[in-house]
Amino acid sequence: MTKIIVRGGQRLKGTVRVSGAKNAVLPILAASLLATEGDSVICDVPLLDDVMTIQKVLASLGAQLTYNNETMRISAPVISSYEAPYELIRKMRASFLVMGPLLARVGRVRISLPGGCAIGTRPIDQHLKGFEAMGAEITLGHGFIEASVKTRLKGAKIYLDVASVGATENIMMAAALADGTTILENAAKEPEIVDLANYINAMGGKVRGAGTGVIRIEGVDRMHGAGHNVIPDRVEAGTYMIAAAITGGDVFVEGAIADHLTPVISKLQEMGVEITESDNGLRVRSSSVLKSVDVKTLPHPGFPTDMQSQMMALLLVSEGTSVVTETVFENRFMHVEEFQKMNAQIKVDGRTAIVNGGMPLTGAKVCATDLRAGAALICAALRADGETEVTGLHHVDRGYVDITGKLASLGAIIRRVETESENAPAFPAATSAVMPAAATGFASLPAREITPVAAISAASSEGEAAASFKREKEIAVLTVQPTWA
Ligand SMILES: CC(=O)N[C@H]1[C@@H](OP(=O)(O)OP(=O)(O)OC[C@H]2O[C@@H](n3ccc(=O)[nH]c3=O)[C@H](O)[C@@H]2O)O[C@H](CO)[C@@H](O)[C@@H]1O
Ligand SMILES: C=C(OP(=O)(O)O)C(=O)O
Repeated sequence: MTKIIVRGGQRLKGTVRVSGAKNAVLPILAASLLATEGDSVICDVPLLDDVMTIQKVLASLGAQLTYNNETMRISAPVISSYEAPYELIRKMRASFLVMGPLLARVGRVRISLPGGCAIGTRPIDQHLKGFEAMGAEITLGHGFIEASVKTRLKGAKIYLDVASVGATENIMMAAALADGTTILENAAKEPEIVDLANYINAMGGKVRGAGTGVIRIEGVDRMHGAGHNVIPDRVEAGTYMIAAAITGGDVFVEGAIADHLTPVISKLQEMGVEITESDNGLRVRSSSVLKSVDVKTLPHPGFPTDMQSQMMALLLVSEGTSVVTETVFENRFMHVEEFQKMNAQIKVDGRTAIVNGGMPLTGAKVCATDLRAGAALICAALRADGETEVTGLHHVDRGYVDITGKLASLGAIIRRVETESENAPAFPAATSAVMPAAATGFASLPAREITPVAAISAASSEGEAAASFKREKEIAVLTVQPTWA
């Protein structure tokens, strides 16, 4: 079992660099399938489990990919399969984003219903409605979707019933190679949509209006590979802003873009956190007692649902009562029960949580119920009295690059520990090896940049083994065992 152990009470100080955005890079990598010629070179690609998963999905469809030093090079001159493997698609929501590019490129796709964080039912009806409007025939059965189009997708006027991020991205990618113009109304406006549109345009596509509620996509006949820098991760940035505020710290969040974080900045300022904007990031300082505020999640430019649990951690230590309303997903309060183990006073009623702030948090054994819940528990642990153990880290590894290392560099007392699984079923003995970091398959990275996720992924790609990893100075200790799933 892997856990993060945090001893609370340290004021965070220093600079933390934000990695490329998970929710931007995943659709961008899927969009690479649209190019029939030339390589795409995508920079600032974060080393995350979700990136490894989409890399495997794309490789299974025939794309060639190499990853080195946060740069992914991709070419897909030939698509050799239209079937996205079930075991990869079920791992995360964003893998469903290959549906649009496959329909546009080869006119056929077979894909399972997607996985992702368990935060609500998460239907895909708006994606399918868009593809049908463009002429795709779709059948559903046994958890799989099959779709095909006779000749080529046709541009259409599509109104989304909900401003879905994923549906906007999937439809935008499909429409990029369609015959004619698509007008997408009630489109999502998130910064990740704009980043995807910029990449599609660099590939020779014609997308206008991304970032507004109406996107116009003129289909083109062919697209080519292109270079692109992924935007910084606004949710990761926001998480470190909360970590700074909750510890009464002084942290420069390098790479954070203020325009992408307006609702988070504004709520933090209302609470009494000082935020100073500069060319390349945001300085976050907090020294006084914070005031409670009410928070309601909404699609962009409203307060992001992906910051709701981290914000709740901060509200726990502020004076007064706050009302948190989750309007985007119907079941995104699973972290409340975990916070309660840390002495938090929260009452949930449907989509509303009443947070009684100001009670001292105490260390406890807690479990990340989803990706952002994991980050929120770590934030709370930074402030709590005593030690907190956070498990369920497979969620956190989907979306945070080396969260332990980044927080430790700011002065947090935090470590990641790999132990034998408490409930591991019988399987052949694990093999353990101690080797120079370079021998783990990450020769191009200095040892300090090798993350557990990277090492595990390297080991896993060698015959689907499960692996755990410990870094000690320039030495990597890698434990590899056959998977039993
Ligand atoms: C990989 C990625 O980018 N994930 C983000 C993306 O998820 P994702 O793209 O899945 O989120 P959506 O914007 O699609 O979902 C928003 C709401 O629309 C509903 N809906 C969605 C699609 C559909 O066909 N029908 C439908 O009813 C969902 O159930 C949800 O209630 O946006 C969410 C909302 O900002 C973020 O929390 C996720 O981190
Ligand atoms: C909900 C999230 O991710 P996903 O949509 O991939 O489950 C998230 O990034 O917080």
